[in-house]
Amino acid sequence: MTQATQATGLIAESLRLIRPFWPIAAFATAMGTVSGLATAWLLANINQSLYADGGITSAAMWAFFGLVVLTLSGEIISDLGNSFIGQQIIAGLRTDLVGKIVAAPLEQIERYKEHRLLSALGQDVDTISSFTYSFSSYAIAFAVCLGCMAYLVFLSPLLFALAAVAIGLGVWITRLARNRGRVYQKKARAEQDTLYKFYRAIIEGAKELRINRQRREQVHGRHLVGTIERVRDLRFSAFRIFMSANALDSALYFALIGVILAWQGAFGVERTVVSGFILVLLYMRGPLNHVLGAYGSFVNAQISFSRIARLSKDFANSERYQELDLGRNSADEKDAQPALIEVIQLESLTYTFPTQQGVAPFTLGPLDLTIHGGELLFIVGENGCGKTTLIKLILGLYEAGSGTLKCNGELVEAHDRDTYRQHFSAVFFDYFLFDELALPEGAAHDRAERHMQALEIAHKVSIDNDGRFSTIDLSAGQRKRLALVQVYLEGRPIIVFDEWAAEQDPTFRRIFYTEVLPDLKRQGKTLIVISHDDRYFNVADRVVYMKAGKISRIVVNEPEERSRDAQFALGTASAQVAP
Ligand SMILES: Nc1ncnc2c1ncn2[C@@H]1O[C@H](COP(=O)(O)OP(=O)(O)OP(=O)(O)O)[C@@H](O)[C@H]1O
Repeated sequence: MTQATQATGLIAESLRLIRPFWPIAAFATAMGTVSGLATAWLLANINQSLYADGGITSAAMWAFFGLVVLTLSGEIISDLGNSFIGQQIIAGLRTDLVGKIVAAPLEQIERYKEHRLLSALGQDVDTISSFTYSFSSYAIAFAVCLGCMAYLVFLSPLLFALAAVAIGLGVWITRLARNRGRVYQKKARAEQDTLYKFYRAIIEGAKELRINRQRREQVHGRHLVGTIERVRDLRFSAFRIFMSANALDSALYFALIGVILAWQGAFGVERTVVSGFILVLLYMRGPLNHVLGAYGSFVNAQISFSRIARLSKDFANSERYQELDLGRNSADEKDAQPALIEVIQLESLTYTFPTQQGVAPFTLGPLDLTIHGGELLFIVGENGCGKTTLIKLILGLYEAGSGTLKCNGELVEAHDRDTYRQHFSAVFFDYFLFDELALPEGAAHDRAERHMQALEIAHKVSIDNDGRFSTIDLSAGQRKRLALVQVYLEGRPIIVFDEWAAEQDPTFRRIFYTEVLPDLKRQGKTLIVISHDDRYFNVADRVVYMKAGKISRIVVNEPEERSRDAQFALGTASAQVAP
């Protein structure tokens, strides 16, 4: 994006954000302008009264009070309006952005990394919002400057011509400073992302940092403090440039006042005109600085805007998320309900991760696999062979590079992928445990209690009437058991477990393979289980062996062997390779 496109985009975006509140924005701006102009008029009134023969008249006195009331009330109304709009804009931007994140393809979320998203949600939203809701104050300051300038022309066109040269020079200096300062601001904003990354590291890596002094020194001393110092230096460099420009502007301003004072005789204007002129010039300095200072926040807002625009582009998704669609209808609601799944077919499916730092990316497939409704399928293989990537493709979380995914013989396409996903419950290895249940309407929370007792966590956690867990501060194995409770209650037809049993004790591991899985299968569920527990592979109907991103073989277990083995939970079934 070029600078000019960014600038136009930022202004268009700011206007878009303000548009819903335009009556309030217009009223606040009008009141602010009235207040500013009333102040300028007040100054003229004071100046005239000071030099009036016979002292201040009662009319001038009334005008004075009237203008004071107008100035103050205009200012209060304008401030209230602007801060109301400001909060609305922040809320609007945040809502927009979280909507995009919720609907973004999983690949993009994984690629962007948490720290960059958090800094966009915090820093960039605040920067754009503060620029946008300052719009009105810039407009007010600009109007006040125009009003003051009109009064200056009225007082003395000659002196005004002189002032115009000084002000013009000031604007030019500020523009130069903006372009130079922008480079530092941009670098500082990029460093800010790194800062968030290390903030995360010191919170999530708290244990590791406490037991390893070298790592602590590396993360805290070198990376974190180093980044903090770089942000400080870059921001200060930008600030120095803006401040130098500001100081030059002020110097020009005072030089102008000095010239007028020193050569007032030579300009042939009366003393009352000179004092009025200087009074207004001094008053105008505040609004003028505000208008010129808008450049600084404009630069920052431009940087943040281009980052959010890039994020929005990368997060664009052709999938349809019903609850984010404003125009949804009940027919849409219906097709989100889990239906009977007879077969899922993967045909010549491939997926390739993006290249990272010149290293050849991992490619899954091409692979063919048919999953039948009601079967218990194990996916096994060495670390990094692609098991989790495969289930993300089966779940429709990743979009395949080539090949097709079919459900009940029908192609799963982008627009119905979200509906397709609603047929699944999944507990990933890095499962995120929410602190409340999210169940379809009518699902009974009281059943949760029964499941929690069976899974031996009822003595640790309870669920209130709103489905909220009393705590999720549990051991890794207990948290996975709570995840299983959610799976039971969701009642979806296909369940995916990614190494669920890895954190369980031997007793529970046995219970999972020999009781939980067969029980779910008896209920007609289709089960896809990633496992490294080879002593339980015989529990499956079929075992899919993977190697380096491909299916190396599929083993079918005999039903009678399975039931015998499930009963004793031991031994290796005689297996046969699928045709
Ligand atoms: N977000 C990612 N970006 C780039 N490459 C990735 C990403 N996630 C995984 N990979 C690569 O994909 C390969 C397969 O990863 P995957 O998580 O599917 O393996 P897995 O078989 O589930 O491993 P494990 O048994 O260790 O859980 C890995 O070798 C890894 O290099």
